[in-house]
Amino acid sequence: MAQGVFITLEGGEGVGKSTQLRLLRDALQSHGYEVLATREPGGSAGAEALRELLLFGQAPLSLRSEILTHFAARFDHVDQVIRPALAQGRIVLCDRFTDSTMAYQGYGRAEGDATILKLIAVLQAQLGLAPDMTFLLQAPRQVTRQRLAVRGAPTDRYEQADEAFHARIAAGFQAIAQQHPERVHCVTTDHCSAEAVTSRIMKDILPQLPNV
Ligand SMILES: Nc1ncnc2c1ncn2[C@@H]1O[C@H](COP(=O)(O)OP(=O)(O)O)[C@@H](O)[C@H]1O
Ligand SMILES: Cc1cn([C@H]2C[C@H](O)[C@@H](COP(=O)(O)OP(=O)(O)O)O2)c(=O)[nH]c1=O
Repeated sequence: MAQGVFITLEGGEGVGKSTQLRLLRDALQSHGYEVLATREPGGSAGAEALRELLLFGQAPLSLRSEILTHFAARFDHVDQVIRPALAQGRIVLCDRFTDSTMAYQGYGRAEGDATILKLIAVLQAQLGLAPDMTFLLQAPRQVTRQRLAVRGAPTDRYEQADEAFHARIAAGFQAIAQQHPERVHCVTTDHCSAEAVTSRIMKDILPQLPNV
């Protein structure tokens, strides 16, 4: 059986990643593909336990500990869920992956410190798995803030961070997109419906998939 296809959705909070995860899963299934939709941090039992610690734990983690904990969750998710699904030929759609660690911890918290970016790059290489395609969803911060206020989700450690942190994350994602133009597709999600965003993304995905 052919190896599956690994697709990630990236971007700041409220850009529409979880909405697109659901809509893309449904669209791909309607074309006859077997899809696994998953998310990070989390996606396996062990990684979901680490998600609670990362997002809602009371004790502040040092930067390197935070990075290693995101990767501890990610290794479990990759080993126990993503790699087996790809081996079965499924399309894996994942809400956030290593680019989020680069953007949030590398460019956000570490402000682009070269030693920290290197640490993340080394861990990333050790995973032995990179996305085939990444969709970087983008919308102005004032739009996403308004969406999050309407969504009313409980605010986690990162959503509570200050505006300068969120600006560094947005710039970090932009830098990642420029470094990997063959993998990262930038998609704006303001001024168009979620369904229109899905159609736009499907136009990029479908030509890359094997026939069913
Ligand atoms: N294209 C869009 N236009 C308007 N609102 C949207 C769009 N996509 C998502 N939303 C809404 O914005 C909010 C945040 O979307 P969500 O998918 O949860 O974002 P994320 O997973 O990136 O944090 C939700 O209330 C969702 O319904
Ligand atoms: C995967 C990952 C997520 N994060 C952060 C980004 C989000 O604020 C949070 C995940 O929260 P989540 O609620 O899943 O995302 P969103 O708010 O976009 O709907 O974890 C990192 O800081 N580093 C990482 O490597």
